[in-house]
Amino acid sequence: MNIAVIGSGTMGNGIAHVFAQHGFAVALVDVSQPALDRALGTIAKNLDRQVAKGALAEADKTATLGRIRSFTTIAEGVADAELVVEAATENVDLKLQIFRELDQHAPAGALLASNTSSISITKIAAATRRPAQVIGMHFMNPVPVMKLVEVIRGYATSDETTARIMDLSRQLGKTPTAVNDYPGFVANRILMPMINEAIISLFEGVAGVEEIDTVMKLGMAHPMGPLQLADFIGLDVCLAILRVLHEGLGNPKYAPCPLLVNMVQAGRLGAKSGEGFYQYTAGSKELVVAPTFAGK
Ligand SMILES: CC(=O)CC(=O)SCCNC(=O)CCNC(=O)[C@H](O)C(C)(C)COP(=O)(O)OP(=O)(O)OC[C@H]1O[C@@H](n2cnc3c(N)ncnc32)[C@H](O)[C@@H]1OP(=O)(O)O
Ligand SMILES: NC(=O)C1=CN([C@@H]2O[C@H](COP(=O)(O)OP(=O)(O)OC[C@H]3O[C@@H](n4cnc5c(N)ncnc54)[C@H](OP(=O)(O)O)[C@@H]3O)[C@@H](O)[C@H]2O)C=CC1
Repeated sequence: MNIAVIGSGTMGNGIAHVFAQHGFAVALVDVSQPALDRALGTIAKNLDRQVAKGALAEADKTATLGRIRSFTTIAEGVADAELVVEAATENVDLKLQIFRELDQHAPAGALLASNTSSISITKIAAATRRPAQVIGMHFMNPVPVMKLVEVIRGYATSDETTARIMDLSRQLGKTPTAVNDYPGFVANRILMPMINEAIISLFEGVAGVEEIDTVMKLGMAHPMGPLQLADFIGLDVCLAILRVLHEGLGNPKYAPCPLLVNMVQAGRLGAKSGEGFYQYTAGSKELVVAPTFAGK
């Protein structure tokens, strides 16, 4: 089965990795060749990690990489796709434009899935002439490790489309869970208020970065504290999700903390930009407290 993945950032490279590792032919599409080259480098590094752990044979790594082709245009990338998974930037206008293009260039029978964290699948589907074939296929980060796929049924998504995506998720070794289409779905409706509250706690001087993360790691057995997790997800992605929740649910409790807004405006996006609540240098993590609030 031919899969096309649109966007080769944090999530797109993981989604391509997992499909290719399970024997699917993958066309990976991004707007620039350097972005694609970086993504292929990341996939190779993550496969090496699996080889080093004895979870994957060297020959399987080579075969996995051999199943991924890269493209800089949607028209070329989706020409023979049976399923497209869109994992481009979390921006509604961008996604609507991409889905119009996908509808134009992908074969008529192809399913169109979005990995969006929060944006309405119903709205995305309405930009196409095949809304019954449009669905949310929400992988978790890091994709090769996390077991969940949140499957989001839009207003017009057919039972057949849902069944096929649930089945495909199982073929990837994941556990699919079907939910309905409301802002943030289930995962981020619950996760993002916790992350936002952690940022508000820092903003108000309740505690420092390390203290907040330590409380949640050791007190609640979370693998990462909420501030480290925000850096890992990307602060821009967290802000975009909170804005969808705030606008879509109309409740002030979802209003993003001003510190998060400031950090994104300053280009401090977390691990991917080298600095967020922590500083990142080639694999190590160093604490950076937002200068505005140091000493509070
Ligand atoms: C925003 C959204 O819309 C939705 C989301 O995705 S929200 C984010 C959801 N994700 C989370 O909550 C992740 C929370 N963090 C964790 O689970 C863990 O910290 C983690 C799995 C990321 C890392 O775990 P860790 O124990 O600190 O590090 P580490 O020992 O290096 O990794 C654990 C395992 O994952 C593997 N791994 C980690 N990152 C990997 C990657 N990118 N690719 C492949 N394997 C990876 C490691 O090789 C290791 O494998 P083994 O268990 O076989 O040894
Ligand atoms: N980060 C996370 O933990 C999770 C994110 N998601 C969701 O996954 C999606 C992707 O997020 P994430 O990977 O973090 O984001 P990233 O910013 O890491 O990657 C997005 C990629 O999409 C590219 N892109 C932008 N426009 C286009 C286009 N028109 N065609 C093809 N590629 C394009 C970007 O290129 P450029 O940089 O050049 O703009 C970038 O490489 C979002 O919808 C997000 O909400 C879902 C689960 C978890």
